[in-house]
Amino acid sequence: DDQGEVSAVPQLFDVEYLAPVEIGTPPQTLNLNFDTGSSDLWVFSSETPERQQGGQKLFRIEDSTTARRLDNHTWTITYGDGSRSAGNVYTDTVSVGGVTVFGQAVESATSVSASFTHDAASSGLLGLAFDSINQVRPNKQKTFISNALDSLEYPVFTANLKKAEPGNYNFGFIDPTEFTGPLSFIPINATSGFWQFPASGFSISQPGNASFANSTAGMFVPIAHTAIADTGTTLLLLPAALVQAYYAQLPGAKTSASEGGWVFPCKATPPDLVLHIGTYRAVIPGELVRFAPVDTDDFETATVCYGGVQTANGLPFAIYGDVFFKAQFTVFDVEGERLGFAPK
Ligand SMILES: CN(C)c1ccc(C(=O)NN)cc1
Repeated sequence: DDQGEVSAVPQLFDVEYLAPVEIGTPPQTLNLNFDTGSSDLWVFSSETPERQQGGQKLFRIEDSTTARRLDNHTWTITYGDGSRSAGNVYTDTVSVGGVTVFGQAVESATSVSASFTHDAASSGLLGLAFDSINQVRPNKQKTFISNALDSLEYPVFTANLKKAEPGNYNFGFIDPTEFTGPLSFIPINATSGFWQFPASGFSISQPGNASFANSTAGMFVPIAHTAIADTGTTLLLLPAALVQAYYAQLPGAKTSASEGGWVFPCKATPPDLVLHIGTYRAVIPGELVRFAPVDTDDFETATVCYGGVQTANGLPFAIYGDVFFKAQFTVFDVEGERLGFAPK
């Protein structure tokens, strides 16, 4: 009964988290973006055109004695931000934190869009959403977690991301030292292929300040929305009405066309955002909302900061990305089709 743990290392300004994955024989270790918002394991490889490479470590297919071409299969994927990749399919041995899958579909990129080329640290993605949205054709392939499930002690994996320091993903077990208080479980709707769940709205809590009925400080604002849990998205993307009501409580907050979203004075301390998910109250500390400096390279000198909460413009659902997972320990219960949350 297997279990494994891998470190999740934040890239600059926590824009993404990379974890080591061993592929092939002898094992080649590549740092991949673990992505609960997609279901393809794809890598920069010896088949990726040099002009589309940006310094990434490559999976050298010809160096793996256990790599087998999956004949007449290809893949192509477009992510929510419009970035794309596509290529050929192999099967090979893949290990994550000591959990090994034989015959895992490893998707080799023969084409990637600019945003992947310019992401030098990431050698690809490891999808952790449901098999139904895998993009290999003519026959869909299974994700690493789907293939590993029967060998795991418990059919779960957990995300424990942190601000500006390594966190971790665990496979097959729940580590009680990684969170405080009881876990709160909610059912997810997997028919979309995502880790999708309903949220009922938000309230604001100013630690220490009494919450006054006539302001939204402390009052519940019922803006119900459907959300997906997506470790491959950097920020917390919420309905525009909710985002407006939240930033209305932050003096100087405004939308900036040039910065492409909500910004506010770095000297301001954003209020904590409390997201209501069933009976669970997910507290997002204001310091996580102060996401990145805009006018300089560090928080100490910057005057304008970019918000970790932005609008999920035009998307059919809200996206609870890494800003959420920095505040909440999360259990992805694959068999139970549930998500478990706890403070940490
Ligand atoms: C361009 N890159 C690195 C991306 C990585 C992940 C995603 C995504 O939507 N994951 N759910 C988009 C883009």
